[in-house]
Amino acid sequence: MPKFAANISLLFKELPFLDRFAAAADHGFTGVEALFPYDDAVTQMTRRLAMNGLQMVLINCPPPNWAGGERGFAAVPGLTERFRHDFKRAVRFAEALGAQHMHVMAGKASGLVARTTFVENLRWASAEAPRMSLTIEPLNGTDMPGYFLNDFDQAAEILDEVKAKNVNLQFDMYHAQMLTGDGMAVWEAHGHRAVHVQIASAPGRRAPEKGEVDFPAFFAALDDSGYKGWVSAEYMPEGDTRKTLGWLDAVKGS
Ligand SMILES: O=C(O)[C@@H](O)C(=O)CO
Ligand SMILES: [Mg+2]
Repeated sequence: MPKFAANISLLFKELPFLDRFAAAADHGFTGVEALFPYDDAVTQMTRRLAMNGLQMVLINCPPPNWAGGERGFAAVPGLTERFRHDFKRAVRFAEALGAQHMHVMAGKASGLVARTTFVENLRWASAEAPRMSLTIEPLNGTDMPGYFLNDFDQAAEILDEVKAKNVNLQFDMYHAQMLTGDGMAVWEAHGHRAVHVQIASAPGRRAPEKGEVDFPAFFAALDDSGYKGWVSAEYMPEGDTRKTLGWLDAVKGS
């Protein structure tokens, strides 16, 4: 059985942010991740992690100055200085939280210059933070129009070119299914590159129990593949999160 984390930017939103740590632990998660937790004090968060025996699994880079901002800059030509500045601050933040991974967001861009910019920035980031596990995540264009990294084959080529041990794939089954209509096939092709996995039903981005993906089969495939990383629930609960966790009880009970 995979180890499950809760994305507390999306789950338990009915609670104040700092109370979501305890809610995640109370409902069977052993890790949490957050998209952009930069508005809360690190000491408050580390306290909640310790109090609830939780691992901080992942945060996204950038911001700090996220509010209203773009989804990253790593592939945006002309914004390399901005990316590097934000990256350094984000690494300090991630390290203070004990985050296992940091997702380096590409941003909105296209074309060859963007690709070169992304590769160069990832190589730089890998050397700048050699102890931090960095991820890149293809996002589907319906949810994230114009986002540079929007294809798993493209991500694989980029990872091969960056060729850094600490830069790997973040595999979100929701995006894989939305992009291709066959997320399982994408996992079979690219799962060996994944150091972090996220789940949600597709379409709809709800709890992983309805929709097109057979999640029990996917969890079995994760186990069979020897995947040892986290599986993070990154979905938009319909109403009270606690009422959407039947899928987790089912996995734990099986
Ligand atoms: O799937 C997603 O949207 C996230 O994992 C993310 O990092 C982009 O906001
Ligand atoms: Mg995701």
